[in-house]
Amino acid sequence: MLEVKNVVLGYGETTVVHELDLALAQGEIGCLLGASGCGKTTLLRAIAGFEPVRAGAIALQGATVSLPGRCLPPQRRDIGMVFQEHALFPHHDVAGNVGFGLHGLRAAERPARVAQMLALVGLEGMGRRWPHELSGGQQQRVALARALAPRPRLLLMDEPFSSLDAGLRESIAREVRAILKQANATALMVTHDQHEAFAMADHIGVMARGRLMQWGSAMQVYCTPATRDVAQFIGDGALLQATPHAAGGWQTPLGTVPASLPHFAHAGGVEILLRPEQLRLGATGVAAQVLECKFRGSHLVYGLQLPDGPRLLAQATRAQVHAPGETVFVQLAA
Ligand SMILES: Nc1ncnc2c1ncn2[C@@H]1O[C@H](COP(=O)(O)OP(=O)(O)OP(=O)(O)O)[C@@H](O)[C@H]1O
Repeated sequence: MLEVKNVVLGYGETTVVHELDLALAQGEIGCLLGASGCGKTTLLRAIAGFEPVRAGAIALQGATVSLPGRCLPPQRRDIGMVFQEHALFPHHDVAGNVGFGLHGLRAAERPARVAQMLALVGLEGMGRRWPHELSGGQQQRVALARALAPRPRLLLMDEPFSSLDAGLRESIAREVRAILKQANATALMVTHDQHEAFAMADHIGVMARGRLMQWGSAMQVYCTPATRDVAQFIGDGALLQATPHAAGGWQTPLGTVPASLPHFAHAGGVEILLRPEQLRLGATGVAAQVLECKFRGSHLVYGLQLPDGPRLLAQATRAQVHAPGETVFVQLAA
């Protein structure tokens, strides 16, 4: 449904996106994650037809829509869009908003399509309400209904939930995923929030400095990050210096760890990624000093310092209470 092939994008003298490839099949949902300024919105704008490509190509359903020097205009791409702000027309009621893009339908068919879309997003019977009478989450669902109503080939969403509070975002993301799956819609979303991406995506794309570092499932980007950038951006954890161990695996300040752990080579050797849940506090292990304790509700996460300098994050139960400055013992979980 969507193919981005070797695309280069930029403004003026600056290249912002470098040789980027990704693809979505019909009905798949992709999420782009990455630090501010890494080029996510620029890529979305290029797919929508608002930015020309400097190299490479973008294709929708096998037909090329962007090439250097050629750009099918946005209104001819058959793409739906949902953005963070100003999503709804304040002077149209909910039904007016949802029906806005239905020029292709005969007038008599529009109310049925609007009602169908409102039912899809769980807002049956709310067509006569005004946008200002809706909660933030309801407004986003109306924006989604409006974008999906004309049955676009592709839905693009740029931080659609960022105006909602953090607690609500993950549940709305899960709900929107269910709506998109029911409509068999193909969608690409930009977000800052990895939990939102975990809840939403079939494929997560992690971008850094204008490059796509990895394109994989939530499990893949968390458990087998392709690069150091991905390891640092997704989830918590620490990178620990290591050397190859004679008997296999890696020698680290915490002892020998399995060769299968994610590791990243650099000029001075290798760094091993250790997630907080891979470590535990106990009566034995390597002595470490508590730097801080983060309360996570169901458990605690300690920031620890090893004697010769490296820092770690270790998960503990709520019963394992230690103050900053205390010495604890840390070891690899089984
Ligand atoms: N219209 C523009 N003219 C010049 N430079 C721009 C323009 N729009 C964006 N940029 C630059 O391009 C780079 C990528 O911007 P982009 O908005 O794509 O990043 P982003 O990953 O979406 O960031 P954020 O997460 O903060 O929205 C940034 O360095 C930005 O300053």
